[in-house]
This record gives sequence, C-alpha cells and structure tokens, in this order.
Amino acid sequence: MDVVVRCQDVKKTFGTRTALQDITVKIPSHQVVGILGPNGSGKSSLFRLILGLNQPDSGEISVLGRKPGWNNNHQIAYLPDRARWYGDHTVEGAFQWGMDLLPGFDASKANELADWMEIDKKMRVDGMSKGQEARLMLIMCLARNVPLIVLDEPFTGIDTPSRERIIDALIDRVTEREQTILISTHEIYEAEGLFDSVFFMNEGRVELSGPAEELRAKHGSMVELVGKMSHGGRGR
Ligand SMILES: Nc1ncnc2c1ncn2[C@@H]1O[C@H](COP(=O)(O)OP(=O)(O)OP(=O)(O)O)[C@@H](O)[C@H]1O
Repeated sequence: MDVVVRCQDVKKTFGTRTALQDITVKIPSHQVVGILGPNGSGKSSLFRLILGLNQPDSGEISVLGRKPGWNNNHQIAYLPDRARWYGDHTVEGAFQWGMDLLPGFDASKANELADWMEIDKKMRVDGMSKGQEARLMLIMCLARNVPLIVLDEPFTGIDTPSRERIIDALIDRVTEREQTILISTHEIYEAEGLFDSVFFMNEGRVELSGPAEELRAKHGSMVELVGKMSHGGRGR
C-alpha cells in the first residue's frame, strides 16, 4: 500500500487541552479518505500538522515522504476550516490569482468546475452567499494538479440540494485517483459514497480505520458507525 501520511505516536496539546494523543496511522494514497468524528475529536488539528502549521509535541509525522512544512506545501491544496480569502476579486480574478500563485492551478479545470457548480465567473466574491463562496473555495482546491488535497469541512454552508448534487458529481469525477483527497465532514450520510477509506477519530485518537467497504460490511452504514462511536461504543 502506498502511504501519503504516516504518523507515529503523534501527540499535540494546546495548554491543558489534548487535541491528539498517540496517533499512529498510515493514510493510503490515491484514494478519497474520510476523516470523521465528532466536534473536537482532532480532525482539524491533524490537518494542521499535515500542513506543518502546527508541530507535534512528540512523535513523528511524514507527508508525501517528507517532514511537513513550507517546503512541502506546494504539493498540497488545503481548504481550511472557516476559510474566506478572495474578498475583493471576481471569480475570474480569483482564478487568475490561482494561476499566478498556486502551484499546479489549472484554470481550464477551474472554469469547468465553476460551470458545473453553477458559479458565475463575473461575480464578485464579496457579493457571494456563504454557499457560493464555499463552492468557490472547493473549486480553488480541486482545480490544482497536486498529489494531495486536504479539505476541512468543505460542504459547510452549502444547502442540502446543492450539496447532494456536488457530492454526487464528485463521486463521478474523482474516479481516477491520481490524487489523494482527505476530507473531514459531518455530512456523512451524503458523503459516504465518496470515501475509499475512513478514519474515525474520537477524543484525539483514531479509534477505527479501514477500507469503507469493509467497515460497512462489518458495522453497517458510516452514519450508524459514527453514531455508535460518538456515544462511546467504539464501533468494535
Ligand atoms: N489553537 C487551539 N488552541 C486551543 N485548543 C485547541 C486549538 N486547536 C484545537 N484545540 C482543541 O483541540 C481539540 C480538537 O480540536 P479540533 O479543531 O482538531 O477538532 P475537530 O475534530 O476538527 O472539531 P470540529 O468537528 O468541531 O471542527 C478541541 O478540544 C479543541 O478545543
């Protein structure tokens, strides 16, 4: 199995709060990987370590075979939690900015994604609704030809019918698996079909992981599994 992220005994605390404890995982590459778990379980903290935005207190982490940090991040497209970036641009302006500054940004792919997500390219970003801006942020990441895409809650703010449409189309589009896509989301019911593998986090630990098919065969749907785990069942 090719591995995109390798963590060995990783621990991260913020003051008295433990965000991650004893994380030892190998996240497979060339897959769509769901990082699931309740609020505060450590998903965003793990992503921030992958990007090198925070350092672990102890343990080792490698991403695409290297230590995380600025010299690795040209290979990663990252959509952070609560991101709002392109305020004074139009959509086309954001795409131009992407071409100038984002490694691997493919404007024709961005245009195609904008048509498909029904985003008007002349629109100013500061006039967008939350859901339109969330779609633009998703496009800015998905249009990049980089080996790793990390999406932290990418569907938040997108209304249910649009979200379902976007996720269905993503399921159709990300079949080639040239890239690895890590997605954290609470929209498990809708997103379940996207995932090849899933890592369930709870209280800063990875409590269960594996190929989505295997987990489903053993435990039922992901929604049920997350429900059980969030209530202390650990899915085992
Ligand atoms: N910068 C920080 N300062 C203090 N505590 C933090 C910080 N970042 C994360 N934490 C704490 O670490 C724990 C894990 O937070 P994290 O944001 O990683 O969870 P999450 O699984 O992404 O949650 P959510 O689903 O709500 O986005 C929480 O208890 C949180 O309060």
